[in-house]
Amino acid sequence: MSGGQVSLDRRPVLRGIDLTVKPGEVVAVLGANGSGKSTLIRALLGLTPLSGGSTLLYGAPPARFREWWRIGYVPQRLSVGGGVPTTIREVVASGRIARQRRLRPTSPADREATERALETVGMAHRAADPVQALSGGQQQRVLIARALAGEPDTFVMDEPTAGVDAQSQQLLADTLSTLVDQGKTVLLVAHELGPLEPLITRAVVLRDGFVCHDGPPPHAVGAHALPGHDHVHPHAEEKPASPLDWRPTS
Ligand SMILES: Nc1ncnc2c1ncn2[C@@H]1O[C@H](COP(=O)(O)OP(=O)(O)OP(=O)(O)O)[C@@H](O)[C@H]1O
Repeated sequence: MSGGQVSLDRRPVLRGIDLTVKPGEVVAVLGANGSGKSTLIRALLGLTPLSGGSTLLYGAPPARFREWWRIGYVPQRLSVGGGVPTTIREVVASGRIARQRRLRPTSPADREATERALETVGMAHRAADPVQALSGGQQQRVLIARALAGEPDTFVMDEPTAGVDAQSQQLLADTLSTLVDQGKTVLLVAHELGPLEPLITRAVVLRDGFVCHDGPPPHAVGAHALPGHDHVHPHAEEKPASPLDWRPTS
């Protein structure tokens, strides 16, 4: 076994993962409860330390990665600390931080990107409201808007459809479809793909910390498995750095 490994509480949770996400891919990480999906994406981003293997972000190990604006991470839930009320606009505007120079005031570009992101997720009219009282679907929209505001190249989303109403799921699908058309890269964890299904170009299925399928999404196996269906990247010869690259060290 070689590849990325993670142990939590001395228990192996990921047992050897070799995974490279290429620019423009829309990858769904699928698998049963506890199969290691969230741990995988957290480890890919360097948020959970590896006990074996290594992970690269646009060619750099997480500790040396400086271009965090290139990655928009959408966690499962908004964690709102303490009793200080935070407005929806403030949370969305925080998505610009990785793009801002230290101690520089907010620029018109920051404000425009924030407002655009609020519009995209249909929360502009609520922008001044506190985030504390939002439903699951509304929280998800705010988190997606925060990632959109940063105008990243790659979106990494942890269960963006879980516990979210059908309307918010459709909005997410429409938003992702626009991003995909712009050539953005997407890696998302899902239990059920729902309206996202047609957008997915590749499925990585985990079972007990192993990858048991890596290829066309399950529904498309027939068509995509045909010879001649190979995806050819127009700039393949340029070998662009992969957004998320998990290679074993040995
Ligand atoms: N902080 C932690 N400490 C110890 N064990 C953990 C920790 N976080 C997760 N685990 C365990 O690691 C395994 C994988 O968890 P993970 O959350 O990555 O799975 P998942 O596939 O995302 O599951 P779900 O679909 O339920 O979110 C589970 O058995 C879980 O109990």
